[in-house]
Amino acid sequence: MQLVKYSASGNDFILYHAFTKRDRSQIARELCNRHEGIGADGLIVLLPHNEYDFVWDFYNADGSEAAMCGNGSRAAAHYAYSFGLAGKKMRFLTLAGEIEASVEDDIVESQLTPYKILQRDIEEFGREWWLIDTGVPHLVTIVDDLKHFDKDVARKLREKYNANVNYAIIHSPKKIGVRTYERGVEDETLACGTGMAACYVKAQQEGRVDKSVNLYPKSGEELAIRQEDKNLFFKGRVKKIFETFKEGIV
Ligand SMILES: N[C@@H](CCC[C@H](N)C(=O)O)C(=O)O
Repeated sequence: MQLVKYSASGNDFILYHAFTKRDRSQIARELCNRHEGIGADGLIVLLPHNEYDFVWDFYNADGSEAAMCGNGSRAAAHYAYSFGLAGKKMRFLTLAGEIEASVEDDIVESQLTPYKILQRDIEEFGREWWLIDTGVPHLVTIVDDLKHFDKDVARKLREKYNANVNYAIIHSPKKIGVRTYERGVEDETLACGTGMAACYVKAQQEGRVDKSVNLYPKSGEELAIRQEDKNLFFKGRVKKIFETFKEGIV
């Protein structure tokens, strides 16, 4: 099987396309392993669909399936365009719903699924958190210094709420910094798209940022987010790292 490794803002993925749906959780664990595999935060398999350009199966590094991945959606769109599976503008299906994406060279914009604020005013570890679904669930707290990111606290909250955990700093009405502990990777990642989107939603709802904002994850790679009605549009660079052939992958 021809495999492609992508980085989308530092969130890294292995992608390939196949023709039949099957449980690929074991393949995800093997390929995403950073010591004995290629190493990645997730595996994305693109499959044909009658009504959409494609449907994807998304697996976290631990083999768990996730309904959505913001950075992964941008990598998948770039992959689909590169392999002729879709045009520059495309629609594809995830477990969270339909995603629209457009590709312009290495810049990809995805329209994420409509967000839902599941719970406000959660008090945990002396902080106020919101639980927001941007395709997958995210806890968000706003801090005055990203050094407050605490991996042990994040791990405990990830278990308790079965959610990803984000710390955000609002540098200005146009600039948010984010650090994310990701479910299914069970560690901090260099970026998480739906996590950054959830941080933007909380900051927006509190009237602290503009409609269009630049986001900076741990990798430092800039992303742009904007809102039209309840729709979030998320844009940034993706990098194709390498392609390889591996036997035994179905
Ligand atoms: N990194 C992704 C989110 C991937 C899914 C997440 N780990 C989960 O299990 O909820 C993103 O860019 O949004």
